[in-house]
Amino acid sequence: MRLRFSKMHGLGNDFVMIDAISQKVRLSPEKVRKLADRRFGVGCDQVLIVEEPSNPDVDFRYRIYNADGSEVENCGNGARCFATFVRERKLTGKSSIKVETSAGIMELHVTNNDDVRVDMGAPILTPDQIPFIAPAQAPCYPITLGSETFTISAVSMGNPHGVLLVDSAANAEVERLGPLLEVHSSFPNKANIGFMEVLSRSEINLRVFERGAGETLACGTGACAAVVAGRLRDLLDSSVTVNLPGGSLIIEWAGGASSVVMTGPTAQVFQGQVKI
Ligand SMILES: N[C@H](CCC[C@H](N)C(=O)O)C(=O)O
Repeated sequence: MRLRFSKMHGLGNDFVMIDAISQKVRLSPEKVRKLADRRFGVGCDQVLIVEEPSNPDVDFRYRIYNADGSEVENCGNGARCFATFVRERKLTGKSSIKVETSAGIMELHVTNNDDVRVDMGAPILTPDQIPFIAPAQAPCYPITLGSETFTISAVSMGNPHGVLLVDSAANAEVERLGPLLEVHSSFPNKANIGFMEVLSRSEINLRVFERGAGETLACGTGACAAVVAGRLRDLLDSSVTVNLPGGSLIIEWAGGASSVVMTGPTAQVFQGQVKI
């Protein structure tokens, strides 16, 4: 199968974006892994597919695959790149675009300075909906790894996240703890693991070990989950600058059932064709 694609990124979290409206796309998990491979394929953290919507009330369907071939519910940086992609390809002229993922419906707003503002919906905090195994909902939970015990927050932005508070994101033990917590038995569907350093009530440093992709230069849903976790622990105010290794996002959350809103840049690096 020969596929046209666009190589994009949101703060270095990179994507192979494929228009499945103008071309027939059938991707097995094996083909996704091959596409995402940085030696034998194009190379990316996630493969994103643009489809015709099944729901008449939305503009597009948006499928998300991690580099390991797993299909997942949400991708924040990918949503921003999606908005840029469909407008540049003239698949829509709208600046407010409704997209449907397996996690539900998101509204993407393209601002006039090329940043994209995404309504990421309300965070999900009920343990069995995250899913996270706990007797009751709490701002944070004890979690054990062998002889070590950590305090972790559990938040879903459609996809599951665990968030740890650390003194320094730069010195956090991401390589050691990320892979172990990603598959911890408390997260039945595995989880993206964020390492959050609080600089002030309006700024954090964050690194994320992503489910199915490893540590990425940025994670949109991870930034949202970290701000929610920080607010639940009364460490952050409602508008936060989240500094990730690849750059910064603005995350806003008024609390409760209100939406988390993410604003940040997107970039298209090149377009190409690949035989897969
Ligand atoms: N690895 C994530 C999906 C991509 C999330 C991230 N790239 C973002 O920008 O939100 C998961 O398995 O839930």
